[in-house]
Amino acid sequence: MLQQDQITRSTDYDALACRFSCHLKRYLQDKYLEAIISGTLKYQLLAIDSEYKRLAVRRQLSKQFFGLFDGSGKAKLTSKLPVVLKSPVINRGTWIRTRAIDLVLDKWLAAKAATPVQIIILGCGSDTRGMRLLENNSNLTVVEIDFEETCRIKKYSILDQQLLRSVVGAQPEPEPTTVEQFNASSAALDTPRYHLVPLDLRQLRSMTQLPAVDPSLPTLVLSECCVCYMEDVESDRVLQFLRENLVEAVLVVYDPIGGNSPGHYGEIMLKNLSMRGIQMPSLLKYSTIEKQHERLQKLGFESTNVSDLSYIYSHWIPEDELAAINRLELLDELEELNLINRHYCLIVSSWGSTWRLPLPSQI
Ligand SMILES: C[S@@+](CC[C@H](N)C(=O)[O-])C[C@H]1O[C@@H](n2cnc3c(N)ncnc32)[C@H](O)[C@@H]1O
Repeated sequence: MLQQDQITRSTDYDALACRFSCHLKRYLQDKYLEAIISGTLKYQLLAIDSEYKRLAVRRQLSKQFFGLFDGSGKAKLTSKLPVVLKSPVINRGTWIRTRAIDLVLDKWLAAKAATPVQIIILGCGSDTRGMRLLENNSNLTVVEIDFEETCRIKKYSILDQQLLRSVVGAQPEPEPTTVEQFNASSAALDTPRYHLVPLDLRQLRSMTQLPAVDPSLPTLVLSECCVCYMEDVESDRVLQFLRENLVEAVLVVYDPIGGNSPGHYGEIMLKNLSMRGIQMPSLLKYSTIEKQHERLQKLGFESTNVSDLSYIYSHWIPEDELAAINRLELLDELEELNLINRHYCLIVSSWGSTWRLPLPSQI
């Protein structure tokens, strides 16, 4: 795997650490999270073939998940160990991102409750949203896609824990014990309602690469911070491919946007990301909700809504829920939260059916 792709893959650990912090602070309830973290840490370390690299990764993961490692390198949550929590502003940002996506998915699923449906999650990483959705929607099939290495770690994390196995409907399998066995094993997992598909999305050219997907079923495609890591032509190709091949679908994309003010947020963000070797090619090109909207129109997504997360924060969340969130921890940096939220957007686009986003939108 290219080093650049390894770096892109590692962004999943940032997302996971943020969700973990939100979970511990009670912003989000996720009964699958500790199980997936435990497996992710265990198999991420098993996948590494040199002691030196393992130490480096262990150090990096320990920083994010401190308190989850015991002396043996296994991960488990013990109340005696300290855990690194994120700042209130990061927790609030992670919460609104998750809540906004959940709201759209819940509305769509409620409208489609009487019919079999599927959700395709692009760049699923270690996210457990697919599991929560499977638990609550018996008409749903979930297809998750990520790089092979990420899928392999997720697959064995699932197989390792009864809680995760049972929600996706998987049977236990013998576990690879050496790094060679582990890295040579299949990264795919297929059960009647859950499919984990190892695929570099930039290579997606034919529906035969997605045999688990039924193009005629009502489908929701979610990209939560995934397509932003691809070159524009590559992410455009992925989106257009899905637009052309799925008959009745909704696309939901959560992405950062760079903004257009001088010395703007996007430039600072790119500088911070580049210090870690992370590239985000579309950040400055599709830097506003208007540009994101225009991009999708050009790609053939006629019915598209785009809002920034600041708008969603103040227009989608009921007052009593916001009040409950405000009570979780003190947040002094309201200005900073607004600034951050204005630099993330949620795109919802539908085709092939009359379903439209039933929530207010900036565009
Ligand atoms: C920031 S993480 C987000 C993970 C998850 N969607 C979430 O929000 O928690 C980005 C994910 O996209 C995946 N990804 C990026 N480019 C990809 C590609 N070309 N093919 C498959 N997965 C990709 C990464 O491996 C990583 O798991």
